Amino acid sequence: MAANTPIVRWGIVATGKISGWFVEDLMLSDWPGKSANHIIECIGSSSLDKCERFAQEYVTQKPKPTLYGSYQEVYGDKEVDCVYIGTPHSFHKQNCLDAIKARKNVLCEKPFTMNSAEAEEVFAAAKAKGVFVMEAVWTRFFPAVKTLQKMLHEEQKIGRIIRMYCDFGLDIDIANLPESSRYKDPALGAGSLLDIGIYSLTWGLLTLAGNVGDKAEDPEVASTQTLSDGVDTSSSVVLKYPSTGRQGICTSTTDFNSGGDSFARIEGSKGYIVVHGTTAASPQRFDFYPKDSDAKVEHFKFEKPGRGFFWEADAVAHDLKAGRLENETMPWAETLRMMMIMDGVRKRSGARFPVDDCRFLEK
Ligand SMILES: NC(=O)C1=CN([C@@H]2O[C@H](COP(=O)(O)OP(=O)(O)OC[C@H]3O[C@@H](n4cnc5c(N)ncnc54)[C@H](OP(=O)(O)O)[C@@H]3O)[C@@H](O)[C@H]2O)C=CC1
Ligand SMILES: O=C1OC[C@@H](O)[C@H](O)[C@H]1O
Repeated sequence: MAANTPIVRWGIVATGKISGWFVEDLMLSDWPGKSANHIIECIGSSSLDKCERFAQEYVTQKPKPTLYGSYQEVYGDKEVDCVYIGTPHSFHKQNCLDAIKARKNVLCEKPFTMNSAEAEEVFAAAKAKGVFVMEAVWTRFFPAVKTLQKMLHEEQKIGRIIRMYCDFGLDIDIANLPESSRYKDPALGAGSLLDIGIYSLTWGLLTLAGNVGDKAEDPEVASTQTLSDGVDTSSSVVLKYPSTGRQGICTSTTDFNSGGDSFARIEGSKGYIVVHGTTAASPQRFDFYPKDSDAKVEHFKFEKPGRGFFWEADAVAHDLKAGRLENETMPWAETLRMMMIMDGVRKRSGARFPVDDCRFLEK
């Protein structure tokens, strides 16, 4: 790796499942396209004991990180370049604001916040303090996704894009989970849409049009949700792009494991592409089926050691080195657009945590 390779010293906030996955990936010595180095500088948890167990399980680097029994100590650690937030959704806003107040850069798990109003508050604070903030939508950084976007929107591999669908289904057995589970407790942001529907929607926005954020065309949105005690267990969202007529159906459920291997299909005038992976969060390969049935099916495979969180981490490293406040793959306006679409879906169905205003509601 080049001598000027960026290096990020991370402060990890919370020691749950996703923090473990993130840290485990950064402990790998190499991955395809690796372009940055990462150090776990410190870890903060609600309990020092929990923090120690977490470090023992996931951190293999030497020297070992500093361990804290609070999040605030992570924000205050002068050695930390960027804070990674892995708490349940409903804490993201406050965790981000606390980190930003301490002038820390932030990579915050998806969904960025509970709604777009909260996201706007965080971005305003980041702008005021001049710090970098990004929603950790790791899927967008996979080489498989980057390659697919180029094929669809630059090379026009499938010709004129016509339709897409994407599904993400997990069988979470919510009824048998403790009341305190983030999948069950509305106060922790429970619900299929914010947890996994966000990925299906991501695939819709990425495959039906070429740009993100302010540069992207907004789709018209229709949707429905099935609620259980005010928590959405299934969501179906239909997207339609006014200028091209392209349509997408983006579904998600916490009531059924879609399993299988393929989760998305994008159709065009010259053929279609089927995307494969264990879930819509983690694409592994895709196949191109040309319209001409005599032509060969083309297979595109991508090597992925670990889970694939290192690619978003590398992107953050380059942004920090360049002094950018936003990432071009997941700019603030794209997080807001996604949050606003999800605001509208939840408002239409009356899911908990409704929102008052949404530009995607009347369309
Ligand atoms: N990108 C991805 O693929 C994934 C992203 N996620 C996202 O990460 C976030 C966390 O999910 P996940 O790791 O599965 O959640 P977990 O329940 O496994 O962990 C959450 C952690 O947050 C901390 N926490 C602080 N307050 C609370 C509270 N009141 N109740 C529960 N936990 C609390 C705890 O850490 P401590 O005690 O150490 O402070 C806890 O271990 C979610 O927003 C989710 O959407 C989740 C899974 C995959
Ligand atoms: O982001 C996620 O992807 C994987 C799922 O298991 C998890 O519930 C979700 O938060």
